[in-house]
Amino acid sequence: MGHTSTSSRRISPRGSPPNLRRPLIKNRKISVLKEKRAVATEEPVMDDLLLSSKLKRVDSATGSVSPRTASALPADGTSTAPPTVPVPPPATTKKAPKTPYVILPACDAFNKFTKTSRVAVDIGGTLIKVVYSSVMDEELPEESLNGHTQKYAYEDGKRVLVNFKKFTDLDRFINFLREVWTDRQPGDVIHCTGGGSYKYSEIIMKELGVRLQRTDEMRSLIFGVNFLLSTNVDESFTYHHDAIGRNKFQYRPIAADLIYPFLLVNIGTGISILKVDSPTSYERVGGSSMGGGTFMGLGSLLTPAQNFDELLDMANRGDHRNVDKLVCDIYGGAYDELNLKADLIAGSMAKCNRFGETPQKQPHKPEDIAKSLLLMVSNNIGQMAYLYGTRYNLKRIYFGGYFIRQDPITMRTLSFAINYWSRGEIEALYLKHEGYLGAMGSFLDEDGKMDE
Ligand SMILES: Nc1ncnc2c1ncn2[C@@H]1O[C@H](COP(=O)(O)OP(=O)(O)OP(=O)(O)O)[C@@H](O)[C@H]1O
Ligand SMILES: CC(C)(CO)[C@@H](O)C(=O)NCCC(=O)O
Repeated sequence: MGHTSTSSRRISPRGSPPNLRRPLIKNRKISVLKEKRAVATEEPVMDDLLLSSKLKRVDSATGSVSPRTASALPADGTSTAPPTVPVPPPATTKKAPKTPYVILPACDAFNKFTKTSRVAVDIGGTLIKVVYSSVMDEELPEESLNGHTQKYAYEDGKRVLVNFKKFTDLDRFINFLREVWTDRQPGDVIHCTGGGSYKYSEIIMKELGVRLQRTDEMRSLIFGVNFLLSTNVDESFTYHHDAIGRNKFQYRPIAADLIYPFLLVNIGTGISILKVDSPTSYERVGGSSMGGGTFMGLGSLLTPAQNFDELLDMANRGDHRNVDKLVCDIYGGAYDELNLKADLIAGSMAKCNRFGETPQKQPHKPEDIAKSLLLMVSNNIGQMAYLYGTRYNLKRIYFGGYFIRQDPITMRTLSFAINYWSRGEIEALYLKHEGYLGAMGSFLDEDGKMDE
């Protein structure tokens, strides 16, 4: 088990997130980011299946089942074929963008967001996540609105979109904004969160000629998850490994007044665990250093993988039983008295021990090591999440952070741990915009602290 900490510093959030339930505003005038198609070479952010298929919906509060009526992606002629290399949308487009986006709800609180370009960034220990606005100047197809046509309809037919993009490199991020944020004026504000919003504040302000408005990282996470759960009907979902095809995923819509309380486990470089009672009442009840950074760091030491995607791909091809010691390796079968099954991992990577053996021993396959590593990290997070969920008597645990990547092994392991230990009492839920909670929250925050 990695180091875990249980800091219980009470966070006193300033102000509230925008009220998402305000009436429609009509005839807004919109100025938006100019964006070139050529700048995008990022991989898809969301799972192909989630984007393109008609998944079952199970209401999180009532458990009632309803069929999926609309695709999560707009029907722009390509919506059933997931993009392999998504291109960010131009500032004003007649087609729906292929990158994941959310349509900004029409409400008073968001009115000002639509008058000028709005940009927010979450600079974490590993990745830089950007959320920015753009506009569709034509009606979006009705089926793309998840049955919420009224809510999003503007009189002039325009829709303001919130777009999502990530970077691994600060220079690329700055260059991207230089290119696309063409209407920016000296004194404009970039909304920021994450450790890098402190560490790189001077560079960002100097290079982009903007002021920086900072939102606390935890506050951003909560604002972000609150917005996504309350406005994006099919934001959260459960994962069912033993089901077939699209049945592996089930959307879990939840009424806005039933969202709280819940546990948020944000798995980035490290892990933050938050008990959330309302958008303005939350507490970081724990954390762990054994997160996404651990998987990537150890993976790069122990395998030839060159990046996260290669490592994850290796893990998906590997067989951990070649490197992990299972209960059956120790007992010769199950340990029935403790109800420990024969194939349960007794010791992660315990078969890699070479002390006292000849150096010529067959080396372990990197795929098997990667799989063992992913299971080790995910199992640990799953058990920790369960323990915090139980401690605070919470029935729903949302997992966020870029580590998850809607990976089947990761989600299976987390869901299994939660389900197994809680005997089905607690539910593990995932989020389509898992890696963007912080950036989304910072995008929404009106009360961030100005740094000039
Ligand atoms: N393309 C990628 N490149 C690097 N890491 C990735 C990638 N895709 C997923 N990851 C995983 O996501 C993790 C980073 O997640 P995230 O962006 O949510 O955290 P962060 O904000 O960088 O870190 P922290 O919140 O701890 O400061 C990495 O440690 C890695 O495990
Ligand atoms: C330090 C942060 C909050 C930065 O995002 C994150 O990496 C984290 O929660 N790390 C775990 C630290 C702990 O052990 O509590």
